Amino acid sequence: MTDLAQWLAAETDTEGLAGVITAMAAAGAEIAAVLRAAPIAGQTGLAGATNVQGEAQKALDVISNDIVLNHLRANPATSILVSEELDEAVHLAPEGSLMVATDPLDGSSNLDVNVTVGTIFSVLAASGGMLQKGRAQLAAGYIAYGPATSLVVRLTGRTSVFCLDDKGHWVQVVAAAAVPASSGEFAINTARERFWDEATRRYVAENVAGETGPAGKRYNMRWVGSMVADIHRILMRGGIFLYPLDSETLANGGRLRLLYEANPMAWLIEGAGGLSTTGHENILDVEPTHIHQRIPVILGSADEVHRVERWYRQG
Ligand SMILES: O=P(O)(O)OC[C@H]1O[C@](O)(COP(=O)(O)O)[C@@H](O)[C@@H]1O
Ligand SMILES: [Mg+2]
Ligand SMILES: [Mg+2]
Repeated sequence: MTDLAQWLAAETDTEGLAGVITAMAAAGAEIAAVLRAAPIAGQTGLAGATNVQGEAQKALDVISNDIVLNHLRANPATSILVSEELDEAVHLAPEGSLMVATDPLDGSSNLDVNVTVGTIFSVLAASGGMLQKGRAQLAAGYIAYGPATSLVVRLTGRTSVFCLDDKGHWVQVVAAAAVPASSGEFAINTARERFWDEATRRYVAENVAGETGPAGKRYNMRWVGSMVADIHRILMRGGIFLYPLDSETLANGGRLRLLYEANPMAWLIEGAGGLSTTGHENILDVEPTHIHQRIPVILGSADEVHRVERWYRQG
């Protein structure tokens, strides 16, 4: 069985890059252990909560951020860290050549109900500055904390899936994930329908119409509310995820963040044969203007993404 170290040795001869991914995997294993015990430690609530001993608790978003920061701090290749939990970028090893952007805990509103959450990361050359297109990523990945702890990672080749065993080793379970081109599942928060644009309305209406509608087949809708969990399902069996620009998120440019949510997920989905778009252009071609920039996100099975894009082209 291939483990993470063997896979990294075959994928890259850049020691720093392998080191950063190893550090993120170690951070993920540590966060998984914290999450497993979090309800007992009273850590699933908001910052400012207390545990059963009456001690002040830090929210798991902050704890996860600290864990990622500590692992990257111990890694000589990381010179810059951008995190959802930190207003400003943190400068780490001055000699390091890599930048990491992370959402240390994605889907944290699902923590109190014991539903899958995750850690997302993107790796770029620090020399390119903090605002680089997703296309420039050297690697991206996420860790999904579900019934199993999964690490999904891609350098520039194919997207691969690892599983954390009971000895703390990452064992490869899928060498090259493949998102089927067509699918009968879509994921969108339908409670936001009144804010949707025309393209989103039309695409979803076609799906809901099922086999007698223009799509000519039956669809199912799934929405976990943790991007990592929704994308993991799509990576493993196909489907489409939509968090489009809508009238409520218009002023902010969207809901999800470009550097540490949209770009790494688009990179992973593309490495498995899927596609991503804002509705108007490939997410990976968007020039960032701010480290915490938000962006519309539509990604998954190619045929589905093409059908949404067609509605956007028709205005
Ligand atoms: O509340 P909504 O509209 O269902 O949005 C859910 C989305 O928001 C997020 O929770 C945002 O991520 P964070 O939890 O990291 O802030 C995504 O994981 C998820 O896809
Ligand atoms: Mg998130
Ligand atoms: Mg988060």
